[in-house]
Amino acid sequence: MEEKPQAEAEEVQEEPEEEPPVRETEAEVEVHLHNSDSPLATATSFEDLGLKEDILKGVYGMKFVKPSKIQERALPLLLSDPPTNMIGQSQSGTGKTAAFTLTMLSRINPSEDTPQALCLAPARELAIQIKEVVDEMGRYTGIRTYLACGGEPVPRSPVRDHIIIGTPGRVQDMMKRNTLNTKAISVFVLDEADNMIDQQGLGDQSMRIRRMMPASSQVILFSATFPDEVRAYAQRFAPNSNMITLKAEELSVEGIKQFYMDCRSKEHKLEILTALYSLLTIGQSMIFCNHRDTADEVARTMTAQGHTVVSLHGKMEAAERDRVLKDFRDGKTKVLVSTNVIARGIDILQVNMVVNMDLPVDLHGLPDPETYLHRIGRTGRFGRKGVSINLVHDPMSWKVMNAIQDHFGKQIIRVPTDNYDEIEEFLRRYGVH
Ligand SMILES: Nc1ncnc2c1ncn2[C@@H]1O[C@H](COP(=O)(O)OP(=O)(O)OP(=O)(O)O)[C@@H](O)[C@H]1O
Repeated sequence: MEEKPQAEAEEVQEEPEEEPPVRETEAEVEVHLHNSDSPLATATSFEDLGLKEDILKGVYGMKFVKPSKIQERALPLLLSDPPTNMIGQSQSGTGKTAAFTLTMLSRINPSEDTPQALCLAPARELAIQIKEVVDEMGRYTGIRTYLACGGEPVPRSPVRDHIIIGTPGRVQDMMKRNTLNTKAISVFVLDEADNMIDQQGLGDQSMRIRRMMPASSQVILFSATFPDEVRAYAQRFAPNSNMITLKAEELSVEGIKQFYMDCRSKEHKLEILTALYSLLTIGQSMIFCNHRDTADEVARTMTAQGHTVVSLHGKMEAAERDRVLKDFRDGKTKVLVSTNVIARGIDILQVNMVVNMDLPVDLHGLPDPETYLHRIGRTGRFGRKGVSINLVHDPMSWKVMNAIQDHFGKQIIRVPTDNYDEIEEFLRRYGVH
């Protein structure tokens, strides 16, 4: 029986930075748009979507050429008046952030110095990333953003920035202290919405914040996953929504090849990880564990072998978390070991391998296909190639993997554990080596 995920509270490993930064290669950034069924292929242009000039300038400044399918489908619905709520689903890495960002930017009046849009995310790292996207896309608009997360300075007076991006704890706190005035909020976005409204998790907090939104505000829920049990609740949270949804079988991203390796024991899994690391010459990889202790052990063992590996957990100090993720984004570290804290939303294009050291389970120890999909979705972003490798070693991990495979109807292919040449060949074939 798997243990419940524990609270996380340990120091991150300090790493000697003896290895050169890794860069994306041409092969990795090649985007596959040939297939018109692809969630990235569209016939529309950003101009067709009726975006304002200053916003378009920001979009093109980010080198976006055409909208992705979710952007093409969702934006006309999101931008039409009177505003209508939206429940939007599309595969990981297909541009949901831009869809809700463009909506927020379009609905702000920059000459009014008061919050007019609120965006919530489940983790600090994701809130920071969203803020960076909004700032970049909105750089010609005069719209200001504010980060409302634990670890940031507590505001003493009401915030006057236009878009608030944060996590539920701090946002609720600011509402209580009257430093976040919600009267003029016209757009309320929940990114990773199934996670945000989940009654076992952040649901209560999100609902309390929801109640503070003006009745006229537009509620936007986005995620790659909306499991059946939260769909009905999502419709109550965002009533009369336009809905863009997908079936479980449509959720797997083409560019992510899924594998498993049949390991003998936990120790063998660690050995395999180290071997994979040595074979990984291009790009970066993320290793997911279910427990903080395992993440620590993995980082410790690999560090002791001279590899540049860092770990990130939910209970680390904010500044430390920021530093670890920044170093990874900048390519100063090649492998990031983590728990589910960064399983969702994090967008680092050069990640081309995700390893599930443990198969994801929920709080009851049952297979968690949604978390699996989000974890492997850290690679294969916007048409890039990536591989995910599941390390299975006992009947429980087998059971969990098979349940996940059945859920998505997508085969997970076996890779030998005893033949490194063959593993290398696999990785090469899928653009990782
Ligand atoms: N129209 C576009 N043209 C080119 N690149 C784009 C476009 N839209 C988004 N991207 C890029 O695609 C990547 C993935 O986008 P984003 O992070 O919004 O995915 P997502 O759908 O929110 O994924 P997840 O479900 O994992 O959160 C980002 O690097 C983003 O800059």
